[in-house]
Amino acid sequence: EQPSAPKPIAAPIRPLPWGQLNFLQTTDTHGWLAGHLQEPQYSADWGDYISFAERMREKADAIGVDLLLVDTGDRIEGNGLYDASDPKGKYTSDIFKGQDIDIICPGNHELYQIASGAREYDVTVPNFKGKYIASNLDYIDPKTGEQVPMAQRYRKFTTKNQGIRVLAFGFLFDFTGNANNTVVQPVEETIKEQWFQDAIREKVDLFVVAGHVTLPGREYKAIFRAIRSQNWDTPIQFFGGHSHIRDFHKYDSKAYGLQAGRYMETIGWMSIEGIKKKSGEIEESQSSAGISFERRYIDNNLFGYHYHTGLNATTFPTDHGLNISTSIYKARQALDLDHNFGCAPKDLWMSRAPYPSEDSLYTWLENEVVPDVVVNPERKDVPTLAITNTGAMRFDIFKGAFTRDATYIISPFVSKYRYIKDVPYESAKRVLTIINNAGQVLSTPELDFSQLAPPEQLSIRTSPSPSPPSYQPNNNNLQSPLLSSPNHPHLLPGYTTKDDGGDEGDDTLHTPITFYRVPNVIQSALSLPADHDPDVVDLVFIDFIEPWVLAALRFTGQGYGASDVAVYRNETLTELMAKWIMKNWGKDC
Ligand SMILES: Nc1ccn([C@@H]2O[C@H](COP(=O)(O)O)[C@@H](O)[C@H]2O)c(=O)n1
Repeated sequence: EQPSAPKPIAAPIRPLPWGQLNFLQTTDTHGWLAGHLQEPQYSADWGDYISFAERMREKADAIGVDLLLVDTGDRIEGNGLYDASDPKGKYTSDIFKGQDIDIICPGNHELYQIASGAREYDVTVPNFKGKYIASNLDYIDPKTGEQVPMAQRYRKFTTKNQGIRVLAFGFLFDFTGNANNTVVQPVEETIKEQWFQDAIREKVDLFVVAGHVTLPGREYKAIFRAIRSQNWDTPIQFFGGHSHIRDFHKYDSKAYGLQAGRYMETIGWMSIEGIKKKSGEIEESQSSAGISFERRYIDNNLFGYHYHTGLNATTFPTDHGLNISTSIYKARQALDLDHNFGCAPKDLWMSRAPYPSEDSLYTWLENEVVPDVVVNPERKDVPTLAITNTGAMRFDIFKGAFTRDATYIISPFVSKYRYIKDVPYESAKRVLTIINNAGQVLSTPELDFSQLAPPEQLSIRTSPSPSPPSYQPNNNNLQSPLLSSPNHPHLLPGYTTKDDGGDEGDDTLHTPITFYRVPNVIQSALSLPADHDPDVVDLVFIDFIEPWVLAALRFTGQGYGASDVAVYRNETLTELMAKWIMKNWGKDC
């Protein structure tokens, strides 16, 4: 772990069920390779995870079973370790490749920017040669203009100890927001292609479908149906991502999916027992009756890693893992990620506090930050409605030092504010309501209104606590999240996952955390006359939501297009937020 990481706190813990074939999964790590430096339960870093995987592989070899590692994308954007360097990802690619991953695929974040799509093709795919799978993603080679597969379409291999024949795919959901140097083919089209049809006719003991796809999503339903149409009985293990939740999903009695949360909070554990090795004609009689699938969500901290390996602080770390932890430390130092911009006077929550409320991050953004720093000085007296999507904010702010790292953790995007001037107020004022409420009516696969909120809002199945959690006052100068609950002093608040396997998936027992829904977008009204409605306003919005704003305006009868949109501010939301914090929060925490 990193030297400044808080020490994990002992908590009641469930052991990992082992099977013939076992998996460790990461997803949506978003650059959090240093682990969580304010939350003890997620304080292990990527170097610790490397030690953990190496120790667990030793254990698997000792008992003659197999262990495979899977990563299902969104490795970038969301933490200073990735976002603060120039170029972005200068340090994280080498750190990430320290882990020996067997099946790895792209997420949508790898594709938002030209540079990150290129880095994927030029760096990550070669780093994981033979392991990186891109079943429905192509790259446009800038030198030739040629459209080529980002990586191999599938991978077929036999496991080391059990000799299980595996055929693995690597999919991305039907994403449409990618830059123009990549091409995402809809899953429903891809599965009609000959290579896929041939692959699902291969005689294997297990199909693994890794993907940056939500487990209950339509894409996985289509893949499940396609595989089952040729294999009535072959076990299928899905690994999902994108919605940032812990999830376990049953497709049928021999097909399950696991999703390992987000931000290096969770390492997913999956074990399968009872896989029958098929050989040609006797396949039917050796059907996989009696097969079982079990899962655990491992809290990413050293207390759990020691417990699950049966090792201790001396025997657990490997030299390789320790070297990677040192590389992370050096990169954080080089990027000055602990630089303090100001001290947050209290915790501000994305979904642990209701919106609007004084503890809501969105209320703070809407009422304090946007009116102060987003306004264009040349148009400061013009009546203005400024709209920001809630998904632009990615994490809570904890009371205490707000660092350079935190600016990227809160909002990593390079999005800037744009505007349309002289929009009739009667139309402009309806945009917020339309985007928040008419999404179901206006949504199309290309313009899905639910994409505007944070991914966790897509599908939440953890149980909300009956009353808001309480927390200890912060007495030091570090940002401090929830530390304990008065009703269960020995348990920390954290994940209490309910999934298709029941409520015993989390390895560590926690008290639940409240979860409140948030709208797709929030709005700040600026310089509106006190006594009457204006005729027209500047309609300001963050660039990511431009297509949705134009669609909402069309719904009100206003046919604006991209040519009506102009730059409003040159800084990113991240830079504007940091500026507000430097101005308004003292440095003495
Ligand atoms: N410029 C951007 C890009 C993305 N978002 C938000 O992030 C969501 C995607 O997050 P995942 O981690 O699930 O891929 C997207 O739906 C937007 O809400 C943004 O606000 N600005």
